[in-house]
Amino acid sequence: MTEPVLEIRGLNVSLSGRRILRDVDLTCEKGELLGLLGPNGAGKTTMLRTMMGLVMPTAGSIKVQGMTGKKAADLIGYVPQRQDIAWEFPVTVAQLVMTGRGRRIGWLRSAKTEDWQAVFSALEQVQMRAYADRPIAELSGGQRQRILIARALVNSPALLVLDEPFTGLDMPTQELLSALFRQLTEGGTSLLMTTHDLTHAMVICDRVALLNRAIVAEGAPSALRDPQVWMDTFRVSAASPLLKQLGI
Ligand SMILES: Nc1ncnc2c1ncn2[C@@H]1O[C@H](COP(=O)(O)OP(=O)(O)OP(=O)(O)O)[C@@H](O)[C@H]1O
Repeated sequence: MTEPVLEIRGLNVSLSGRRILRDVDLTCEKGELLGLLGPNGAGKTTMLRTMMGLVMPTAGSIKVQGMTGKKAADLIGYVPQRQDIAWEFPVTVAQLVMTGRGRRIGWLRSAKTEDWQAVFSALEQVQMRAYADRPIAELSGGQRQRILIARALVNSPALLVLDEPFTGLDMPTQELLSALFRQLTEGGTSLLMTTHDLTHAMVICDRVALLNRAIVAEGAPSALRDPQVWMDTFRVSAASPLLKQLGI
């Protein structure tokens, strides 16, 4: 079998002396769409931040295409939650997407033709090329999500990591994004996304992992039919609407 694109082994993370992630093992294969599901405070964002090298683990390893540390983080395209961006900032769509080239451009040189080509090609991928010169403040929620994805795609990452990409988007926009995700996985990019939209995740993901500080269960959506694992992860009772919503 080929090596997974993402391989997390025995990951432990503590923040301010509190243990947040416990012995997490997780893999993502090439071209796979993996959903990371869990309740508020489960440690999903902490896990993504650790993958990006923003948080240091107390134990364990994270490999991306066999690389560790900064080299691993450089292979990841990170799409933060939309609320984490200052959308009133006076920059255009193309300028925002260019900030994704930051690491490659460095502080000492300005953007070259190849950088702009990467920006326009990423905008093309998310069908936002026509908006390149618009101020980011004028965009709708769905358009904002797409340009954040374009910004993460400018370095052709092996793994795209998305924090809550569907939150606050209407159904047609969610469908458009889902089609984009499928197009990316078919092109060989691996995707890891967190979401609170469980039914949607169960429809579009190839595999899901249920996290509550530790991995409670993982597998193909069709294999996760045991109500107990959902009750344990989300700390709900057997009568919870969550189980009904999932059709379990
Ligand atoms: N800098 C920090 N110092 C201490 N504790 C923190 C810090 N950041 C997050 N935490 C705690 O870590 C836990 C996990 O938070 P995290 O944001 O990773 O969860 P999450 O699964 O992404 O939640 P949500 O679904 O609400 O976004 C929470 O209990 C949170 O309070």
